Amino acid sequence: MTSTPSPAVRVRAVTTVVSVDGPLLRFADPAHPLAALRRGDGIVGIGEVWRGEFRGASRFADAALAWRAIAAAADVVDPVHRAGSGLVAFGSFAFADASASSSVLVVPETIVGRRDGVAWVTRASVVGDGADAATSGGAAAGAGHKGAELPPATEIGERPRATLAAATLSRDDFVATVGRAVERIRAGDVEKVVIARDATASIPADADRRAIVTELAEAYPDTLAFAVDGLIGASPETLVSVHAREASARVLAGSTARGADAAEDAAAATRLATSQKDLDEHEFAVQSVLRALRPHVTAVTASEAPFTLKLPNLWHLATDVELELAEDSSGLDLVAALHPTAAVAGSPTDAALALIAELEPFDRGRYAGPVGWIDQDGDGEWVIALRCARIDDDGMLVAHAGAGIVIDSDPVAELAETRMKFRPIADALR
Ligand SMILES: C=C(O[C@@H]1C=C(C(=O)O)C=C[C@H]1O)C(=O)O
Repeated sequence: MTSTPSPAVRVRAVTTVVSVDGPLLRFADPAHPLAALRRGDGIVGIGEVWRGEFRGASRFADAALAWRAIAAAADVVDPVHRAGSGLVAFGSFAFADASASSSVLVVPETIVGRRDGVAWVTRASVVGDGADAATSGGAAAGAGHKGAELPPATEIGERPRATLAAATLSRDDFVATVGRAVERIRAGDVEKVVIARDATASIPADADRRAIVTELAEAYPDTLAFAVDGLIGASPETLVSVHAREASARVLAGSTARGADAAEDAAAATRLATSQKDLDEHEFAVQSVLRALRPHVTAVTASEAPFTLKLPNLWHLATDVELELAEDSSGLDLVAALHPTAAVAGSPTDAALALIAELEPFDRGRYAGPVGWIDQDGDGEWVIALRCARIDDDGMLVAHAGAGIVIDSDPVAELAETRMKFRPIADALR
C-alpha cells in the first residue's frame, strides 16, 4: 500500500542565495504548481525528484517514517537557514482513513524561496544506488547539480473563469443533512459534527493554475496560499507550524459572515464573541488540539479566551497555541496527532468521523486534511486544507466547504456559512 523508500534513496539538496524580485509563482509549473506562500513570501517547487504515496489509517505514521529515513540519509548544504530552505517535501493528506485519495510527500527538483528579504534556490537530486528508485525526476538524478541560477520564470496566464455548482449534495440536501446531524446530537451520539458539501466547476485543461493561487493569495493575505499535487487553496487555519523546536497552532471554530457596513460588521463580531453556541463549539476544537499535542510537547500555552479573526469573507473565533516540542517530534508527528481536529471532524472524534461517513455522500479526498511542507529537521508549516479545490489535469474542479454543527445549530444558517466558505474559490474563478 505504501511506497516506503528504500534506505538507499539518498537525496542531495543544495541551497544557494539568489536575488529574486516579483512573484515567486512565476517560477512554478502552470499545470502543476507547488507552493506555500504567505504575503508573497514562502516557497514554490518545480519538478519532482522523490514522491511517497501513503494510504489508510497509517498514512501519517508511514509518511513520518519515510521522511525520517530520507532526511537521515540526505546530504544537505544549506547556508540560508530560513524556514523552507534546505531539503523540503511538500505534502497533502487525505481527510479520511478510508479515502480513495492517496496522501503524498513530494520533493521538488528545484525550490525557489524567499523570506525576510532573503531569497534562495534549492536544487535536489537523488544520488547513489537509490537514483533509479526516484520518480519523475529520475532523468535529473545523478546528472550532477545545475548551477544556482534561477529556473526560468514565465508570465502568469489569464485567470480561468468558471461557476461553482452544487454537486453531490444540493443546498436542500445539505439543509436536510444538517437537520439529521442535529437530531443525532440531540440523541447524544456526538457533541459536535462538521458537515460539508461539495461543489464542482470545469476550467480549461491547459488553464494556468498559478493564476488561481495568485488571486487567492492576494484576496486572502492572512492565509497560507497553497498548491500541492492538484489541491489549491488559501487556508486561514494553521494546524501546526514548527521552527527550531518551537511550534504554534491556530484553532478556528465558530464563524459568522462579515457585516455589510462598519456598524453591522462590529456587531457581527461582538455577537460571535459572545455567542455561547460558538464559544462551546470553539472550546471543543481547542480542547481537541491541546489533548492531541500534550504527548509531543514539553510546554503548551493557549490564550485564555478566543479572539475574533477578521477575514475578507468571515469572522472566525480563533485561539493561538504556542508550544515547545519534545525531543524527536517532527512536524509530521504533530500533524498525525492533531488530525482530525474538532474544527473539521467534530467531537468525540471517532463518533463524529463515523457520523460524517454516514451522512456525507462523498469522499472528502484531501479537503480538511493537512497540507504543507516539512524540512530535513522536521520543521515546517501545515495548515488544514480549507477554502480549497482539487483541480484534475482535465480541468475538473471539486471544492468542499463545511460547518460545525452543535445542538442548537440552525441548518439554514449553516448553509449560509458554507456559501461564505466557498467564496474564496468561487471568487477566484469569477
Ligand atoms: C470546515 C470548514 O471550516 C472550519 C469550520 C469552522 C466553523 O464551523 O465555524 C471554522 C473554521 C474551520 O475550522 C471549511 O471551511 O470548510
